[in-house]
Amino acid sequence: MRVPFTKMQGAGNDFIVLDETRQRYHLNPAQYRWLADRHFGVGADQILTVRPAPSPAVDFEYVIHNADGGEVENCGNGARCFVRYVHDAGLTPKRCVRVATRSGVLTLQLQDDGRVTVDMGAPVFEAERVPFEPTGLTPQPEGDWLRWPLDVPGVAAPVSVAVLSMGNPHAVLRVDDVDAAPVADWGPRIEGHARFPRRVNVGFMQVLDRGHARLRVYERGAGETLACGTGACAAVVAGIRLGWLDERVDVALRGGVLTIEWPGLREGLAAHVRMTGPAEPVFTGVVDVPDLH
Ligand SMILES: N[C@@H](CCC[C@H](N)C(=O)O)C(=O)O
Repeated sequence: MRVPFTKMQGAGNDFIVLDETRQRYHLNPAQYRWLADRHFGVGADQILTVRPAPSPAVDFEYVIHNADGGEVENCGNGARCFVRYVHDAGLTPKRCVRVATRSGVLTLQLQDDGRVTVDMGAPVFEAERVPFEPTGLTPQPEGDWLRWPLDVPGVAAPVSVAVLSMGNPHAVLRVDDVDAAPVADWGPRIEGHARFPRRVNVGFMQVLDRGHARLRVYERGAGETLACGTGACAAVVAGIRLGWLDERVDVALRGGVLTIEWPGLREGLAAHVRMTGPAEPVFTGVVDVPDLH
């Protein structure tokens, strides 16, 4: 099947964008995996699909598949690329669009300088909604919140994690030096840890000062990426609640900088997280997707 696509990237997190507003391709997980494969397909961390609005309250549906072919609830860098795509492709004249995702509605605002600000909604802290299974663990109080001591198979001492959802699940670890962090080793061990029934994205954050952090993320279903938007939001929200960060933070990821804002300690924990960062087209093409099962 011949499928037109646009390759995009947001802070180095790269995407294949498919337009299904007029025609559905009905790709299966094996075909999404093939598209994302960097050797046999096009190559991407995630595949983003634009579909018609499921209700008059939104402009489009925004569907996300990880490189492993699984559909997921949310993708922050993808959301910025999504609004840039629908605007540049002439699918809407609007610079502010509302999209339905599997985890709720996001509002995306294209700025005059080409960057995009996303209202990422409210973080979720209830363990069962992340989902995370803390039974039998003793929480470690810190700031106005807590971390959990996680026994990770193959790691000598318990690893202290903050656990929350940005529509998708995140575990955040604080490290002294993000360059030396054991991302490739601990990342997959924590991603598939039994206490996370839907697996988890794993962030390794180095706090530089109260307004600056460095972050690497081992993403569920994609491995380490150059940036993770929901991961940056989760890390900053965790850092604010744990008393390490102020409410506006520049997060340096390997592929670029994202600005994250969360007034949750002033306005209440249901305050929305705002993320601002780049969204760039790379190239367009047409690919013959094989018939895989
Ligand atoms: N790259 C994304 C997150 C994509 C989904 C994630 N891997 C998951 O499985 O939840 C971002 O920028 O947020």
